[in-house]
Amino acid sequence: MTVPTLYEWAGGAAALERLFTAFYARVRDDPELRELFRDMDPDHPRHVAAWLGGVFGGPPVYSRQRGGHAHMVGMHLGKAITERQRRRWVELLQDAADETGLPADPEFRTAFTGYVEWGSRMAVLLSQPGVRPGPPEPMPTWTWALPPWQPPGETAAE
Ligand code: HEM
Repeated sequence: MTVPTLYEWAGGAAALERLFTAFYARVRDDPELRELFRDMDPDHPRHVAAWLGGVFGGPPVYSRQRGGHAHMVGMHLGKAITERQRRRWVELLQDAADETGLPADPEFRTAFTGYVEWGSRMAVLLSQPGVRPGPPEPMPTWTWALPPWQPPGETAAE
């Protein structure tokens, strides 16, 4: 079996845009997060969907059209994100994943949650006072922690 990318498994660009549209609607109304996102660009959900699409093995839209890793880093600098805000951000994203019907199989959600945990902790570190942008880095890439489930008898080992 050819292993699909996380981007393909998630449902491509349309699914990721649905996810982040629902997510940032929740963020905008959330007492813990709304102040931090007060100046959010109306296209923010689309930009973050493009970011995640690239990280999950989809087309490199964010790196080609939105400044790639350096631009993402710059958007977090100086924001002083707290651990409490990070936790809330992660919780609302998980809620939005369920609401928009992102695949709920254990293998996909393990990979998805792993990235969200790592990325949100990176955002907190980058956002602390005095942190300056480091040397240019490529976009991160993320893949399955466990291969997608296959019916017994169809694995290479059989
Ligand atoms: C996996 C974790 C995360 C990813 C992938 C991510 C991704 C991004 C990206 C790509 C941008 C720039 C979008 C653009 O090009 O305009 C951005 C901006 C931003 N992020 Fe994150 N982020 C993450 C975690 C967080 C967390 C945990 C917080 C705070 C709780 C946060 C707060 C913000 C804010 C306030 C902006 C600027 C929004 C604006 O004013 O337009 N991010 N993020």
